[in-house]
Amino acid sequence: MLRIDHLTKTYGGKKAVDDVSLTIHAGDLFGFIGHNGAGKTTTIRSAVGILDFEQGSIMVDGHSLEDEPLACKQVIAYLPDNPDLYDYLTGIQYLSFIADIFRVGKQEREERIADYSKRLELTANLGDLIGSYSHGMKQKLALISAFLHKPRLLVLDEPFVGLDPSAAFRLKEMMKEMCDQGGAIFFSTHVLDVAEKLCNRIGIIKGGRLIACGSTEEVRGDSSLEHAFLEVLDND
Ligand SMILES: Nc1ncnc2c1ncn2[C@@H]1O[C@H](COP(=O)(O)OP(=O)(O)OP(=O)(O)O)[C@@H](O)[C@H]1O
Repeated sequence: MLRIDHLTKTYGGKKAVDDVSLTIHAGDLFGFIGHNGAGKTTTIRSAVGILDFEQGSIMVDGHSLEDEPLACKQVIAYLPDNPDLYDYLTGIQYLSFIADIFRVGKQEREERIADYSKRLELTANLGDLIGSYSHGMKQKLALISAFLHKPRLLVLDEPFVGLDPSAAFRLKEMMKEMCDQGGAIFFSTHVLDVAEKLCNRIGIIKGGRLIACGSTEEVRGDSSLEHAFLEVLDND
């Protein structure tokens, strides 16, 4: 579903991502972990086609991101770490706008918006201006918009930040359901407990290099993911 081959991205001569290759298959829930500044966001933004890079290639669902960006973007939903929404739209206007862009039919959009808003407890606020939303409410709205067109590949940068415990629980359920139905998710997180429980595959990035990648069991070994993470970083 997503293939990153030898991705290298530099800022002012410094490598933010250094020769990273990884593949995410349909059904994978892939957690991407690493310290602050390790290169997670840079990798993610390159993978979804909003950041140019010097070397490497990205394939999404069999399409080259460079040659067929539209075909790739039709199957992707991307949630940035700090979603920039439109303060002067109401929540429902924003969701309708996203549904229009992705050509989601009337009945489907109504059903999905009702379902996801109920699960994330945002139904009562959909008529309010986004400018009046709290940080967590904006995060919930952005999440609903990401799931709205039933993407085949969901790319999320720190999706749990700002969510209350019940919304975090619901989001985990929604992520698992999507992967059970054959979708793929690539997400970054600093919450290692969540990554360990939720993901079937894990990648660890340090200083722009992918220093561990495999099934959660392989990366974790006999210890916890937290322990394995600290050990891998210390030993590299
Ligand atoms: N626009 C930019 N200009 C210059 N350097 C940048 C820019 N964006 C990121 N970097 C650098 O690239 C490196 C990787 O940053 P990136 O944001 O990908 O890290 P991250 O793993 O997502 O970190 P965090 O967990 O703190 O969000 C860092 O050294 C950072 O300073």
